[in-house]
Amino acid sequence: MASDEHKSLAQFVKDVHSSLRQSSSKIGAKRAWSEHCEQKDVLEKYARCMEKLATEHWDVNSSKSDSTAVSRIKWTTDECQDYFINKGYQSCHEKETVIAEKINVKFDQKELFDIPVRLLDVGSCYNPFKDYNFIDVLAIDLCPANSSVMQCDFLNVNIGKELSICENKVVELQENSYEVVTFCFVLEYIPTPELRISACEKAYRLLKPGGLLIINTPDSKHVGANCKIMKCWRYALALMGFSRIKYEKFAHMHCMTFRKSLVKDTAVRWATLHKQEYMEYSLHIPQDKDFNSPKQKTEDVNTDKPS
Ligand SMILES: C[S@@+](CC[C@H](N)C(=O)[O-])C[C@H]1O[C@@H](n2cnc3c(N)ncnc32)[C@H](O)[C@@H]1O
Repeated sequence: MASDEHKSLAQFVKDVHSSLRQSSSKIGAKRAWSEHCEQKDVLEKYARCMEKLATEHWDVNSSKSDSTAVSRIKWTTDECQDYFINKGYQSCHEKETVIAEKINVKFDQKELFDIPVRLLDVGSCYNPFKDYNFIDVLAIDLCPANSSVMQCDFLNVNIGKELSICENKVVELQENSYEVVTFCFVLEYIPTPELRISACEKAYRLLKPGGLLIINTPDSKHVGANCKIMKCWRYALALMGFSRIKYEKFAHMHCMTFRKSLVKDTAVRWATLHKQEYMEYSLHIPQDKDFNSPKQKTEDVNTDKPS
């Protein structure tokens, strides 16, 4: 059972997301986002609430011996360990080679990774990945909760040849330079499907070939409830050049790992083969007002996790 404090922190977080979505539909996403970024008091309160919620409630709940709750941070780091340290990328490479042969594409690209792996934690808040020695994290957030996180609006940051940080603010992120980009409970903060697509396209540019985009998104409904949305995500990300290599639904979240294919066409092939009428190049979440999947209408989800 969630405590009163747990519920009120989660409610504040959900209210911020929901009011941003509402103002985006009223005044347009661009203006709503820039006005939101000016609300320093709201952003700072959000950072404090989020850190408390994550460290004093979720982490404590998931560490109890009888708990079925899964930690989004542990799930993500386990994925990195399997793929980079235990060389899971080799079997992905082999599968990609088979697909490339089927579509008559020749490639000689290889995965060239560094250990510790460079992980860009987008929307980090308080830097939950800082204690893993096989990970070299760059934690960024609109409003950092502490000084180990760099200030950065990922939707508007420049991507170029070099990483440039000035007085704890990111000026430019370096393209093609990360083994991992994580969106850990971040995409539902971003108010429109178009801006979510743009965030994933940026992640694509920042990743090395074969690198991982790891997405965790909250949802307390059963696995079937929003499965069409998740299939649409897979479709949209495949068109971008990402192959989904892992998907798990837990009681309160979806966890997904996408690999930036060495050759974009091998990922696009999945989208071409699996296209359904309801799929489009878009990243909806159930809470989007205009979202109406063919056979289901979805409402706000999650009573105890941010939406
Ligand atoms: C629900 S919190 C998740 C925090 C952390 N990733 C976790 O899992 O505990 C979402 C975070 O994303 C950040 N965020 C949202 N949009 C962002 C953007 N465009 N650039 C950087 N950070 C962003 C927010 O400031 C907030 O700290």
